[in-house]
Amino acid sequence: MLSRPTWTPIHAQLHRTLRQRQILPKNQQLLIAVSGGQDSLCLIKLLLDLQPKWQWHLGIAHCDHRWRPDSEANANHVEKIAKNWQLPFYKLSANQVLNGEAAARQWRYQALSEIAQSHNYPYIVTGHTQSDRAETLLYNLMRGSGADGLQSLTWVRPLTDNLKLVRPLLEITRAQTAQFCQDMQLPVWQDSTNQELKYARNRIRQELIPYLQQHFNPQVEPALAQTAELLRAEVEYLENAASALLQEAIEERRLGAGETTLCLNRSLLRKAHLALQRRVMRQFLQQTLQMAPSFEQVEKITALITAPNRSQTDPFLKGAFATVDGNWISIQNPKSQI
Ligand SMILES: Nc1ncnc2c1ncn2[C@@H]1O[C@H](COP(=O)(O)OP(=O)(O)OP(=O)(O)O)[C@@H](O)[C@H]1O
Repeated sequence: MLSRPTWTPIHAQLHRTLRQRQILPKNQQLLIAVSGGQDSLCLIKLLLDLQPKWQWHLGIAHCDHRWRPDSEANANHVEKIAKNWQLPFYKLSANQVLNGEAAARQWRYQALSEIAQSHNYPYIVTGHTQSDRAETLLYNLMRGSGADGLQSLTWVRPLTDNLKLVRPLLEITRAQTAQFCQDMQLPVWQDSTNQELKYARNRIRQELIPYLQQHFNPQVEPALAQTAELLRAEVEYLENAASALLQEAIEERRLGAGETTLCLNRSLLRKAHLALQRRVMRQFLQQTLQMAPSFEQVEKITALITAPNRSQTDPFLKGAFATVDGNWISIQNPKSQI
């Protein structure tokens, strides 16, 4: 199974991407998240082949969710691959049953971060492809996401101050990783849940994308990935602008008997565009109440920017609500969490 040294157009493409984007610097310790499927096997092979040029130190991590009868065999398969390629191997197994895809994903990122931090890997690398990016965009679009959700699968996502999640295959399609694995004779583990159409993501992959390719645009995957890429820069720009405006508009004010609270300056916010007002309000709620507000909650607090004096929102969390006092919006919090 040990690789023949080859240089294919995919090697060249990845090398070019890494040079342009500088997302996986030279000499670094990279922890590759490997499920055993075609994308992550393609990823290991490519990084191993590029390693002499980049001098990375590679390791492999596998998370056993224990929600499929064959999950232990899957983990053993990945361990064997790591051994054959003489790479350090780390495994974590879930110690409780994980309910559904979202819980499994959350546990997986937690587990990968633990492995990375305890073995000094500043980078976790995953095999997400352009196809995943297109599917994520469609999935979030149908759930009513704004630009933030549509651009969500990005090249780099900071997990902590000194740990980054990097997705270097975002310009390579799943069809390409499949062909690559076949050409290189890589031992792909067939995930028994991939065929299950009950999972929304699988239905997007197996039904919706092929339909769009056949009836609308054969290049729908790169087209959607391009939309995600455009939105990524726009979201970054807007988030930075909103954060600067929040800093300007926020003030600590005395509420009477010695107590102070964080308030927002309405006349300043009134001059901003609705797009920024919404983002400022979302950031404000995230910071003051440590919550991920819904669309409705953001709409309600945004309406306070122009609402009559003494207006207030419905409660957000544990009785906390936002209210207008003259030129100021503040959070009234009976449990004083802020
Ligand atoms: N069990 C696992 N152990 C280690 N890494 C994994 C595992 N499952 C997936 N990964 C990593 O995550 C990448 C994406 O996998 P997949 O598309 O199956 O997950 P997902 O749940 O859709 O992920 P996300 O929500 O992050 O998009 C894989 O290419 C691989 O790098």
